[in-house]
Amino acid sequence: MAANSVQQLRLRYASVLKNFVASAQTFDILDTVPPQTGQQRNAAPSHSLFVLDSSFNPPTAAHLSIATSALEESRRPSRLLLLLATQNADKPSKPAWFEDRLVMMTMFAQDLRTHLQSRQSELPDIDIGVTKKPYFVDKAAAIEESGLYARDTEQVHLTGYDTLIRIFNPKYYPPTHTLQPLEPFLSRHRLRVTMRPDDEWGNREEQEDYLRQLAQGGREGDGAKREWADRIQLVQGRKAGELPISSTRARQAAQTKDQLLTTLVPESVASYVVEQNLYQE
Ligand SMILES: Nc1ncnc2c1ncn2[C@@H]1O[C@H](COP(=O)(O)OP(=O)(O)OP(=O)(O)O)[C@@H](O)[C@H]1O
Ligand SMILES: NC(=O)c1ccc[n+]([C@@H]2O[C@H](COP(=O)(O)O)[C@@H](O)[C@H]2O)c1
Repeated sequence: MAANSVQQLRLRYASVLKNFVASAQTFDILDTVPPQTGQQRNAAPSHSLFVLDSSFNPPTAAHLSIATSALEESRRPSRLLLLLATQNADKPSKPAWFEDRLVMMTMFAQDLRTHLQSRQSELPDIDIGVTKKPYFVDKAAAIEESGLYARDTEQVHLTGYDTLIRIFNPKYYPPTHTLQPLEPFLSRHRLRVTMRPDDEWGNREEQEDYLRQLAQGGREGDGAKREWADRIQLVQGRKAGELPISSTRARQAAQTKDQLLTTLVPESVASYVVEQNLYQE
């Protein structure tokens, strides 16, 4: 993308984002790659809607492989929603500006389509969306209620294992602190969870065991249903010996001007981070 069109895009995102923040809306689509009208979006035939919710701070090679593998394995026509969460359940907001993240999401979407081009003939449309809702049950409801997608569209949320554990933590669901609020989400939608084996979250067997326990009724005491396990697919993530990837590591590499940045994030995102001097504080 030429430098002046990137700056124009950044300014446009800053302005639409300001309107979104000031509005009562809890979800909106700010852009689509390739560009299209709202009418085209509504007219889309029944498809899977993959949703990758993240702070995109910055988008990484892990996000790229999570989205690529879901789209490649899908047997139905699919669409991808990159969903920027302006409010996080646990973390305070950190740099970069949201408009920079939206620009990086757009570059990420273009990279993703280029990446898929060599493997599939029909490329998915990719929406760039925003939500004010930190919890998945509310994100899914906000997407449904927006009317921006055909009714009954099944959402498949792409998360990592660490996020699955937090979705199933009753502490997020006051006042009863049970898992019952997950029912509307998991009866209509799905989770595709990428394993994230490391010291904090356990190895592959422990992560598979977590889902097995749910399927055997091990969380019924918290109000979970065993059939929810059928709505959750666990997929292999980083293989042994491969570099662990996270946005935190990418921010650190940017700050220390470490070449590793180009391995941690897609090429266009790395160039943007360097050109805009992001993550220097
Ligand atoms: N390397 C990874 N393996 C598996 N899942 C991942 C990986 N990186 C991110 N995810 C998942 O992608 C989603 C969005 O990621 P998020 O923005 O939290 O990235 P992050 O790298 O964990 O961020 P940060 O380092 O800033 O905490 C989350 O559900 C997260 O679990
Ligand atoms: N119970 C939940 O639905 C729940 C719990 C913790 C985090 N989240 C969300 O998961 C996403 C990823 O979070 P992190 O960036 O903290 O990994 C964010 O949108 C965050 O708000 C949801």
